[in-house]
Amino acid sequence: MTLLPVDEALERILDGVKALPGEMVPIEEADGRVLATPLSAMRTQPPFDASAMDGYAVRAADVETPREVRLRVIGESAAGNRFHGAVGAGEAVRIFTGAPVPEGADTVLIQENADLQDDGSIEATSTVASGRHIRRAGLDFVEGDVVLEQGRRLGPAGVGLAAAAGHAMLSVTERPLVAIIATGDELVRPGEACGPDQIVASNGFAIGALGKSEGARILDLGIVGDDSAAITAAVQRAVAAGAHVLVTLGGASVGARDLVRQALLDAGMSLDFWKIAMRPGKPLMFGRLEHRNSRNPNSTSRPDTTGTMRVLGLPGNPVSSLVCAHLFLRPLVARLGQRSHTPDLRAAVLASALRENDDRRDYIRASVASGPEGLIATPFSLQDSSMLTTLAAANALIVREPGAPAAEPGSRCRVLMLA
Ligand SMILES: Nc1nc2c(c(=O)[nH]1)N[C@H]1C(S)=C(S)[C@@H](COP(=O)(O)OP(=O)(O)OC[C@H]3O[C@@H](n4cnc5c(N)ncnc54)[C@H](O)[C@@H]3O)O[C@H]1N2
Ligand code: MOO
Repeated sequence: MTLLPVDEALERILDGVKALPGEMVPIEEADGRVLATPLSAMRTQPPFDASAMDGYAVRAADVETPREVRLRVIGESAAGNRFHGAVGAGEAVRIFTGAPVPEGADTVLIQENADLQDDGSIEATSTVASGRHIRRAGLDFVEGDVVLEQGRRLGPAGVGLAAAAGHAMLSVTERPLVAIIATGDELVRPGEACGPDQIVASNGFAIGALGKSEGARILDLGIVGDDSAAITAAVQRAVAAGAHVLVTLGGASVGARDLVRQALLDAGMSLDFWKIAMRPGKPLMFGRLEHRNSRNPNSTSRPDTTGTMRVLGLPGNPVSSLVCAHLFLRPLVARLGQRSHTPDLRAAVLASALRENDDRRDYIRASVASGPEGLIATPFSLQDSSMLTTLAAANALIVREPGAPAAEPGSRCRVLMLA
């Protein structure tokens, strides 16, 4: 059987995905959100010529001969309380950082360069050029400037800038809702008593973390056993919640207990593909479930906006699961959130030999470091797809095309950096 190539699988997953609409959120909740529209400044910053230092607003011409003139201090300009008046020849105004520079003054003499006299006047101990220590009005931005582009994910600096630009509410894209169902009789939650044949379910946490880092909300539907009815019930909960994406974990392969695909088909999913040409992650499944067909009429959740829930059936093996999520879930969540995800692919040279590849594109856990002539990729010797220790130790995956010939140390390769 010819397996579907990875790039084609991604195209099919992203095909027809529409970005979710925007919603307004208060600035306090904007961290991590994606701007749905360009953000224009509602004000100018600074709104006036402002002093950048504590000192005296003076005329540069008055301090050309340090120590020879005394300037009369005629008032004070503080941040929030400007000096109402003008600085004339031979005059100075005490000024503080952030305060408006009074009319007539064209520079700021920092206080370290001013000797305060007993009579309250000052003597300059240094010259100062016209315009020094003054932040001109609009230095940062001017009212109407687009200060942040549409599609920008807000971090601390972006949130600060949006606030400075006067926005109390921001138009951001709705966060995609990703529902996650772990399947398998062997699974227990971390911290729960683990029977002799059981293991801890870890994939949901890893996939949830990845989804969140890409801006998704996560609906953790927990663990369901290898039981068709239970799987179907969990799928219906995802539908009722209006999830944009459903991720199932495990039960994707060919075993008699791999029931997930059939349960999804029974729930109305149209299967797009199952099994792709990659390692790890061959049993990846993708389909679509229309909300309107299966929506629970009693649901109080908000209506789904796309009409379609995309279903990603990830393999159970933890490394397969997370590598597939990197390759397919991240771009899907990004696209729903009005952004594009560009994989960080780089050129490197191999530190050790690799065998020839078969018909699946290989993603080999590796550590990548910079060397004298660029990046050096060291593949780990153990690549079993159950081993999370090696995935956690890897900062990159070496990408090998199907049919790639054996490679010697020093030969070129491509690496996908793991952020
Ligand atoms: N005869 C064949 N057997 C298998 C094939 C095949 O082509 N023919 N493919 C193998 C490949 S490749 C993979 S990958 C796995 C994937 O199988 P499933 O998706 O059905 O996964 P499970 O059998 O449910 O579990 C596999 C493994 O992962 C553990 N697991 C499952 N869920 C979790 C979880 N949430 N957290 C942590 N670990 C989990 C599970 O206990 C198993 O050990 O199939 C191969 N078999
Ligand atoms: O694809 Mo499986 O993910 O090789 O272990």
